[in-house]
Amino acid sequence: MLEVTNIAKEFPTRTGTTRVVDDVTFTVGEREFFTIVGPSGAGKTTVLRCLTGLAKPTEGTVRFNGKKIVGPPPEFAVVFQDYARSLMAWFTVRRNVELPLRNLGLSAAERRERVDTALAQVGLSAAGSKYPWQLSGGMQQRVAIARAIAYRPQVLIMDEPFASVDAQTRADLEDLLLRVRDETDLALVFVTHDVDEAVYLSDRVAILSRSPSRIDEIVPIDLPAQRDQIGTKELPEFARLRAHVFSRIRAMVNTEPASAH
Ligand SMILES: Nc1ncnc2c1ncn2[C@@H]1O[C@H](COP(=O)(O)OP(=O)(O)OP(=O)(O)O)[C@@H](O)[C@H]1O
Repeated sequence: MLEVTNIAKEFPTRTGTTRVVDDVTFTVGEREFFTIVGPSGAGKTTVLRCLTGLAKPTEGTVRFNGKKIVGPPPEFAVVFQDYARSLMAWFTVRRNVELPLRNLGLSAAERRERVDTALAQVGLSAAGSKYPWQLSGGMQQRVAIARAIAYRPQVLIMDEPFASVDAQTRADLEDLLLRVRDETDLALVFVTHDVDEAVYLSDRVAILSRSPSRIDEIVPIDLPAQRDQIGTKELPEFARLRAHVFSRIRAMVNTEPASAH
C-alpha cells in the first residue's frame, strides 16, 4: 500500500548540503503496524516527513496505492508527541475532533456521528464539552488520536506520540492504539525511541542506522496477534526480539566517530 523507494534527504548548510537520510526503502501493507527505531538523530522524523508529503525527498519516491506522494495525502492522518500544541486550547474536545472533518464535505449529522464514535473508541465520551487544558496529558493525547481516527484515514502516522506521558498512561495508550487498529482498517507507521514499545506494538520493526541513514534491518515481530502488557512481555520471544533490536542500536551508537556529537 505504501512504498518508500530509495529515499534520500539533504538539507542546505552554509557550506553546501548535509545528507541526513542516505537510502531508505521499505513497504507498509494494509493494516500493518510498522515501526521505525534508530539512534537519536538518525533521521526518523525526516523519513516520516517525506512519507507524509510534508518534506520532499532529495532522491527516491514515496507511493501510496501506486500514486506518487507530492503533498499530504487526504488518506493520511498524523499524530505528534506534542499534543499540547496540536490541540486548540480555546475549543472544546468535540470541536477539536470535529475540526479536520470540516474539509470533507460531510453533513453536520455525519460529523457528529464520527466525533461520537471516535470519542467512544478512545474512552472519552464523557469529556466532549471539556477544554484540552482541563485534561491530563494522556487524555489530551487520546483526543489527538480521536481527531485522527474520526477523519477515517487509511494510514495513521505517529511520531513519538507517547513520549511525554508516564509509564502507566503510556501502556494504556499503547493498548488503546492496538484496539483502535483492530476496530478499523488502519495501517500505522510509528516512530519511537522505546524498543519495548516498538516490539510490543508492531508487526515489523525497521532499524535505521545512524545518519546519513539506511535501513539496518527490518525485523518481523512474530508474536501472537493479541498482545498483552504482561503476558506478551513475559514471552521468551519478546525478550529475544527486544534484545536483538536493542543490541543493533547499541552497536551503531558505539561505532559513532569521535567527531560526531
Ligand atoms: N529542516 C532541517 N534543516 C537542516 N537540518 C535538519 C532539518 N530537519 C532535520 N535536520 C537534521 O537532520 C538530522 C535528523 O533529524 P531527525 O529529527 O529526522 O532525526 P530523528 O531520528 O527523528 O531524531 P531524534 O531521535 O532525536 O528524534 C538532525 O541532525 C537534524 O538536525
